[in-house]
Amino acid sequence: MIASEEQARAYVGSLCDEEAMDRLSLLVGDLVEENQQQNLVAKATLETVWQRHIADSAQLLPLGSPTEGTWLDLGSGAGFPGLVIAAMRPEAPVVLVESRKRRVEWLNRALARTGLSNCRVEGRRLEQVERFAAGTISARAFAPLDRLLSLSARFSTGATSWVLPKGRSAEQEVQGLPRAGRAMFHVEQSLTDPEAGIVVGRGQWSEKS
Ligand SMILES: C[S@@+](CC[C@H](N)C(=O)[O-])C[C@H]1O[C@@H](n2cnc3c(N)ncnc32)[C@H](O)[C@@H]1O
Repeated sequence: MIASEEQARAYVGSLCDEEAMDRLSLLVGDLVEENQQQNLVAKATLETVWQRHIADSAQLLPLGSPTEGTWLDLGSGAGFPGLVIAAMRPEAPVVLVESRKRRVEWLNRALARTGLSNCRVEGRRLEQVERFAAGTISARAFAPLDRLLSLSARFSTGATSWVLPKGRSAEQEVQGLPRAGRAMFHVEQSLTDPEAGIVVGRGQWSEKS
């Protein structure tokens, strides 16, 4: 379990190169500043920002398929987890979907600051985003699992990986799916919170799943 800022940095560093760590450090500095202007993340979480946000996002990288198609992050907010994935894998295409204007502006500024050209922001509601086939779909604190799957099903194919941090409710939310859906997903232990789970799966979601 990652239990300190030092461990969080070391863990993230084990998954990416030094340039990526520099980009993430830049993002952390900017996030702390921007959080004084708008409520991007809970203020208290900034004291452990590497644990609560950076490592919490980075742990999705080995569970997803960043080299297979576009990584789609739903409701990115301050950029978690999608912006962290884009910063760690600058060659992998990432799409961040976020509907709130000021958050979209922050995300675009963060991309410009870090010089990331692999990532674009869809500044609108997910329901209005034109369909494309996603290699990985991630979403943290976006919507209950059944609604999340309904909203994003049209972006999934048989080869799509799903990586969905779900906190304490992970197992319960999977059990609440129809039987075929339950078979598609399992829960991985979060490395940043002993009580949290990550819903992981592969395949195309349809309402008949
Ligand atoms: C609770 S925040 C989580 C942000 C980020 N994923 C995180 O974990 O820090 C949920 C975000 O999803 C966005 N959102 C909610 N519904 C959306 C939709 N239908 N389309 C696009 N963005 C949406 C909200 O504006 C908000 O920024």
